[in-house]
Amino acid sequence: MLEEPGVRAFRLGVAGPVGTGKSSLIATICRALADELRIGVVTNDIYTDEDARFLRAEGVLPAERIRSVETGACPHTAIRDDVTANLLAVEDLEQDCAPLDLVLVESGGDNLTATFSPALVDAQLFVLDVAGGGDVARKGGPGIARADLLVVNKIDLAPHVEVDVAGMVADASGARDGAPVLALSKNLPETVVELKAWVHWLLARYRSGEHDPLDPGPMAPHFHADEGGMEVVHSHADDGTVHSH
Ligand SMILES: Nc1nc2c(ncn2[C@@H]2O[C@H](COP(=O)(O)OP(=O)(O)OP(=O)(O)O)[C@@H](O)[C@H]2O)c(=O)[nH]1
Repeated sequence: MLEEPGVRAFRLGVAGPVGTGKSSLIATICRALADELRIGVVTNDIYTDEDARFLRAEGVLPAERIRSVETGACPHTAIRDDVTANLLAVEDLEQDCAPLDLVLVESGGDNLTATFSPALVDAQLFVLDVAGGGDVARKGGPGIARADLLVVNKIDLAPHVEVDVAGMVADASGARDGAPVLALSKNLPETVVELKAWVHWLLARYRSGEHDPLDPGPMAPHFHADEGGMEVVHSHADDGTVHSH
């Protein structure tokens, strides 16, 4: 019963490179929707529970509704390859704080290749920021190309880093075959209103059974520095198996 779509909370993943504003975006969603939806959060950090402590300190939700997973490894490991720890954290949260409408899962900051498994989240947004450079959206990757929503964040900083927001959004739209792109700043209320409307739209689709979780696809082949001291390039298949090259 808990797993039936439309019955359990909608699970929304937030991924993107380090420092693009994932925790701040989650705090923004919680502030904007706290009076309308019952929200919980699970954060992922490699070595700490820093992001969970940030959100508790911000006071955006009751502390018991903010949980953390310490991944101990690359963030993509815990959000895509083996989602067990996150799934347990989400299910514990949903059970302890029932009923919840929305559970936000924050990935640890990774690179352009990390995406969530559809086994963990129902939808995902990928966060870039203008401070990372106006050309980042052209660099592609599964999150940029196929996340349910691509956020171009911190647009209030654009004049200071000489980035043309309209151009960056156009590049992003081009990389996504017209799938939605949102120019956002936590400091610009009109953009927060758009983010809030998108969350409501998606939640309504989920509850009416119209929403199909989409897999943005696996990350590109890569290696982990500590793999037996050797740079073994591998890719992660959809079934979780790892293929060495
Ligand atoms: N000017 C401006 N700064 C922002 C905005 N959103 C986030 N920031 C700042 O960007 C910095 C990083 O934000 P975080 O929310 O911690 O980013 P993160 O992606 O969660 O970081 P990691 O978890 O370390 O990957 C902080 O100093 C935020 O205050 C924004 O819309 N405008």
